Order: sequence, then C-alpha cells, then structure tokens
Amino acid sequence: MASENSSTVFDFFYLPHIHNYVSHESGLLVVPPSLAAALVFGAVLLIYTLLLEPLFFGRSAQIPGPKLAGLSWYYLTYFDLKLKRNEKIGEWHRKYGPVVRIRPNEVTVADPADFREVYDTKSKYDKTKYFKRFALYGEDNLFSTEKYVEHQAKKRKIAHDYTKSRVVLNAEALVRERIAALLKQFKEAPNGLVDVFILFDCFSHDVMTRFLYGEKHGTNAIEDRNDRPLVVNLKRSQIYTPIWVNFPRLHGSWLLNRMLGPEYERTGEAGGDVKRHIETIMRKHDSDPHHDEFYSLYRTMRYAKPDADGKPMSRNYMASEMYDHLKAGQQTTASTLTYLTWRLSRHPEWQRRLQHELRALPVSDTNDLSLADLEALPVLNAVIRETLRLHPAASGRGERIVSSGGRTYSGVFVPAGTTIIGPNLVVHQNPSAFSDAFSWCPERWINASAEEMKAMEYSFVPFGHGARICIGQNLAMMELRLLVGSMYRACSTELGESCSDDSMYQLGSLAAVPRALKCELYFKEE
Ligand code: HEM
Repeated sequence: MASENSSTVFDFFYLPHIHNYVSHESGLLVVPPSLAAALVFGAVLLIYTLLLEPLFFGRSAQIPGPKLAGLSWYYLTYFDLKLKRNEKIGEWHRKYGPVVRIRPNEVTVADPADFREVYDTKSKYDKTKYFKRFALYGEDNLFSTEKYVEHQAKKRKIAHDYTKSRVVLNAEALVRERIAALLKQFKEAPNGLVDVFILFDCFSHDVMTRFLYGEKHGTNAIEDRNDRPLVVNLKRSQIYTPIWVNFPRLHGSWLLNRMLGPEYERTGEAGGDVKRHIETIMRKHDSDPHHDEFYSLYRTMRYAKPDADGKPMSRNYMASEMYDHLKAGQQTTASTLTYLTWRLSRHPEWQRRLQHELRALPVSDTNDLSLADLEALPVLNAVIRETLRLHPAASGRGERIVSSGGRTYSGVFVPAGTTIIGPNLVVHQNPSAFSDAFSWCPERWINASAEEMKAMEYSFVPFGHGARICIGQNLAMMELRLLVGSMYRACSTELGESCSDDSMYQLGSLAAVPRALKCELYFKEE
C-alpha cells in the first residue's frame, strides 16, 4: 500500500488531478473505462490515418511506389534537400513502373502518352498552389497562374513576341552582338582556360535583359564585372532552392541563416536584388524619352490591349512577368549551353564532325553564318537535341491537379485532386524510344528510321507540352544554334583539369545546374 507521504512521478510534474487515477494499493495508474476506450479509439484512429489508410485503404493506396513515400511527405523532401530529387524519381520509375506515388498525394508519370495527357491543351488541368511561390510584386505572372483559363488570357497578350518570326526580328541582332562579346572573352582568357558556366550565365542574362527592357537598358555582364553580382548570386542560390521550395516560410529565417552560414544568407538576398534591379530598370525606361523607339517586351506590355474592364496591365504585373522571364530564360539556357560544350569536349569526335559541318557553310559579308543554314545542319541539331534530352534544364516540377472523376494512366487509376507531374528527364529515358538511354549519343538523331524518329520525337519534351509549353523556346533555340555554331566554327574546346563527371553531376535544383557550379574548359582558336 502506498504511504501518504510517498511521492509519485505525478507529484514531480505536479499533475494534481491525476492522483484520482492512481491506485492507492499499487501506486499504478488506474484508467476509468470511458477514458480507456477513448484512448484506444484515438490510437486506432491514428494508426488508421497515418498507416493503414495511406498504405492499404486510401484512394491512392494502390498506386505503386516506395511505402515510405506514400506515408510521409518528408521522404521525398529528404532527397530533394540532397539535390537528388530527379535522380531518385527516375530510380523509382525503373523499379515501380510508369506511374509512381512519390508523396502521399503526389504522383509522377513516365510514359510519353501519359505525359501528353497531363499537359495537353485538351486536358486543361490547373496548376497546383506550388506555383504561387513564383508570384511577384503581389501579382501572378504566366508561370504562377493556377487557373487554365486565366493563364490563356494572359498568354494571348505577349505570346506574339515569342513567335519565331518576332524573335528573329527583335532579338537575332542582339544575340549575335552578345556572341561576339563572349567569343572575345574566350579568346582573351589566360592560357585559354575559361569557366564557361559563369560566362554562359552572363551571356543569357545579357540577352534576356536586353530582350525584356531593350538593348539600351540591358546589362553587359559578359564584359563588365559590375553587372555580374546578380548573376553570381542567382547561380549560387540554386543550391538552396529545395529549402525555398519545401519550407518557404522558414527560408531566409534567422534560424536558417545562423545554421547555414553567410553564403546562404547572402544568396537568400538574390531574389530581392532581382526585384530592385527590375524596378530600377523600369524607372530608367520610363524616364527615357525615346523608350517607344526600340523594341522591348516591356514596351509590348505597356501597349497591350486593355482587359474587358478597360484596365491596362498594372505596373506590378509587368514587373512580375519580367522577373519571371529573366530567371526562366537565363539559367535554363546557360545550363544547356554548359552541358552541350562539356559533352562536346568529352567527345572530340563529335566536335570534329560539328566543325566539319560548320566550316563547309557559306558566310555573309560580316563573316556570319545564317540562321536558316544552321537550322538545317544535322550534326548541330543532333548534339543540341541529345543534350536537351539528357540534361533538361528545368526542374521537373510541372505540378498539375488531376481533374474531377480522376484519370487512368498506364492502367493505374489516379483520383481527382491528386498532384500529378510528368518529369521530362524521366520521359527522356524511355527505353522504348531511346536505346541505351543514359548515353549521350547524337547519332540516334541522325540515323533514325522514320518510325524511330517518330517515337523519339513523341518522347522528347525538353520545353514541356501543351498550353503551358515554354514561351521562350524559339529564343532559346536561336541562342543555342547561333552560339554553338559561331563558337565551334572558330575554336575547339578541351576539358579543364577541374572538370570531371562528378563536378558536372546535374543537381535537382530549380534550374538543373552542375554540382560544382562551374565548368572549366580550354579554348583553342583554329
Ligand atoms: C534551354 C532553355 C529552356 C528550357 C529547357 C526551358 C524549359 C521550360 C519548361 C519545361 C517549361 C514548362 C514548365 C511547366 O510546364 O510548368 C517552361 C516554361 C516557361 N519558360 Fe522556358 N525554358 C528554356 C528557356 C526559356 C527562355 C529563353 C525563356 C524566355 C522568356 C523562358 C521562359 C519561360 C516561361 C515564361 C515559362 C512559363 C510559360 C507558361 O507558364 O505559360 N524559357 N520552360
């Protein structure tokens, strides 16, 4: 029998009411039947909700995938923070098949037909709330707009400027001018050693700023180091994008700044720097009395037809759109160019074939290659396509919501409301379209039969598909063709000592960049 003076653990924690439930004989807890029943019910409910429902009885339980991914949102987050998200999802598809549950309510598809169903114009899937992170200045841009219909209305106002003929008219000359500045830097580099990643980043930054605000107000990051901090910080911030994506409220907090150090803190400010940069440029542009006389996307937006309510585009909306295009167009293009020149440096035989093809072309009075000629070159287009296939530069987070009634993908039913994604990296590894899918093999695009080519093209979606396909793809393809064409006509490249398969491992960051955040190559003028 417990003495009146003996103390229990409940005294220690001072839980006065609990004494009512302690046996005076044994000192043990005596739980009244009603409380016991409530506790058991609670435990069963918890087990059912956290374990049995997601694993066996829930609407998504039959979808293949790792059990842990079905149980917890954090399982994929773990690989995401390690910057291995895309690689992991690819691995799961090889193990579990074309449809995989990657989070309790999130599914990816790898089959090209399923990919097309998700993104097709006919399907009209909405985007998820994830894209709200990309809204800026309090305004949704094209990329962050959730609703299909609203997105279409916005796109109609600017899509014309991104058609092929308009891009050639408004941007070809500025791209050529920036290429000349870039090649000069390559040629003047000490010992010919160049970090191409940073310089391609500067190149695509200059092209984008000039396209967006007009040549006169664009940057000179290639030759002027004062214009580079923005580029460098945006590049470094790639390492931390999974924190921003998974824990947006925690990102940039005092706690993370202390835990991750000054590099994290500094790059966390990159977004704010871009915002201020855009605001400054808009003010400069507005106070320029000649701003209507030269092309810029900003000018197009300022004079776009007003909405049905008669309102022109708001200043904040225009700023939001320009910020998004700047980031979307800069890092993707720089990453693609980096992987392309790296692959060519690893495969000198392809470099020689490319040079042979380029050097046989006629040049203009100004010693330029014509875009039409470049578009028709089999080797140039094969090396570009093969690089876009193996190293797609976007994040693979094209989240959409399965619409009402649910859908069946490759025989697997996915309920309405589920987040669905077609990661293009995984679609590009489709073994029935691409034999030896993990090898960089441009030959496949040259020697394919008509039937093989059809299958490859169906599975080749580096710019996405459908209504939300990359608006900048014509600009990107023009930059790639003109730059790679001009560069390899004039020079050769070789791997620098610091450049290895490990340093070039492609991270699962927002723009899929090389792990070392650099790529050193030797340039030899020929
Ligand atoms: C090699 C370079 C590029 C690649 C691989 C690429 C890839 C992509 C992909 C896959 C998407 C679709 C995302 C989704 O479905 O959610 C996309 C959208 C987009 N891209 Fe690109 N892109 C590139 C260059 C550019 C350039 C140069 C611009 C210039 C403006 C640009 C601007 C955009 C915009 C604004 C969107 C959103 C379109 C919308 O939601 O309607 N991209 N890009």
